[in-house]
Amino acid sequence: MSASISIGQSLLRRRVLLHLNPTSLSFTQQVRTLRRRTLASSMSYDIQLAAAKKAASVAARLCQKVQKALLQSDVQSKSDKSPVTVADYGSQALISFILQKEFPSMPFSLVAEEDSGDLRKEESRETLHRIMELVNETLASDGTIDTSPLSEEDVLVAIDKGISEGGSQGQHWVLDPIDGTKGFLRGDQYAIALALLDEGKVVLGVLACPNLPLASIANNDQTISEDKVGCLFSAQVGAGTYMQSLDGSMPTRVQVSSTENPEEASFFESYEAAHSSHDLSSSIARKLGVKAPPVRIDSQAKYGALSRGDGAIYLRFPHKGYREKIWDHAAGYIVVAEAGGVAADAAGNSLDFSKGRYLDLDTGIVVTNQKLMPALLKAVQESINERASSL
Ligand SMILES: Nc1ncnc2c1ncn2[C@@H]1O[C@H](COP(=O)(O)O)[C@@H](OP(=O)(O)O)[C@H]1O
Ligand SMILES: [Mg+2]
Repeated sequence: MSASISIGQSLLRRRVLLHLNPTSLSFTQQVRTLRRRTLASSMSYDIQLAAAKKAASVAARLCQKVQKALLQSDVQSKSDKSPVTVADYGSQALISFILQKEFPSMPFSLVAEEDSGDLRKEESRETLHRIMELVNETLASDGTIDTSPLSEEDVLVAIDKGISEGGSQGQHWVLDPIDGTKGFLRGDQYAIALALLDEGKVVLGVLACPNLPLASIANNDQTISEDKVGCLFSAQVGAGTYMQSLDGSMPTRVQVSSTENPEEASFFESYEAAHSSHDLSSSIARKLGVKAPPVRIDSQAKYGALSRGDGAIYLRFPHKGYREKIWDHAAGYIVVAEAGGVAADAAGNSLDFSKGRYLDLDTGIVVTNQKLMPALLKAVQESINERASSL
């Protein structure tokens, strides 16, 4: 038997000891019963949350290593896509591998951004080799995951587990291995975003944000300050949202801003104007009476920052024809919801993650606290109508 035990096994062992009935079932039988009860009751996802935090933190280390090498390299241009490719695939392979290892006897379904199609091509041989090396180096330096080194084929297989279609039945992990690839390449914000769907609902989410300062970024711009960086947000349905440093501080509970006054509310939006209409959000902010300039950062780090009250509003209005994917919002959605916020589409409908790999949306996503939402939706509709009549 292996010397190390997984988070799932150790938490279950603790629970079994707490609930131990000395007269009846064996340890293994009790583990099975508890596991079934845990899943069926939908009351607690502690075990899955612990595994998700571990997987995202390990993947963050791989991404940090690649980004550091990218920024220090004199040779590699920042517009070169290869570092992000290596980090994207490496992050997805690691998270897929770790989750399967944590829950070896459970069905595994993963809805994730990457697949191995390009990596299997002849011209990708070196890239694949580099990914395998990075994955193995990261696993070895972590030291808590009991495994022999992965082969290139193991890496490809782990990546390809991400092809699930998700849906409204059963459990599905949802992963963006690097959200904010453009920010990653610039040396700015990005996130590793992992969530779990159970019967179509997001029940837990984790956002690892390696470049997000632990201190508030309210009214800050995109540049990374000298403050300590590296945040891990985690949320479980009905249990709140917590933040800790990626290098392992105690988690502290966070709450969204409680302001009811739009004049005090600053808002987040994409750094990339191609991802979200900055004109529309500025019109909405004007109507609401928001005074502060927009805070533009990449990735679901926006949801994390909002969940701890750095700003009060997040506006996202993709240009016509773009379809949002569930991995771009699932983790962020629950991180904000469990911190007391609410995310909706532009018509005020709640986000539905049960329809497969895409979100079915009415123009755009708005996120804020419960009190500000009605005024925000009014300003959104007015601005959208004005834009339509001016076309
Ligand atoms: N034209 C577009 N409109 C809206 N979103 C887009 C887009 N092109 C890419 N995206 C999405 O925007 C995400 C980044 O979000 P943000 O703008 O908040 O930084 C990208 O995630 P990836 O970086 O994982 O591909 C991608 O899914
Ligand atoms: Mg993304």
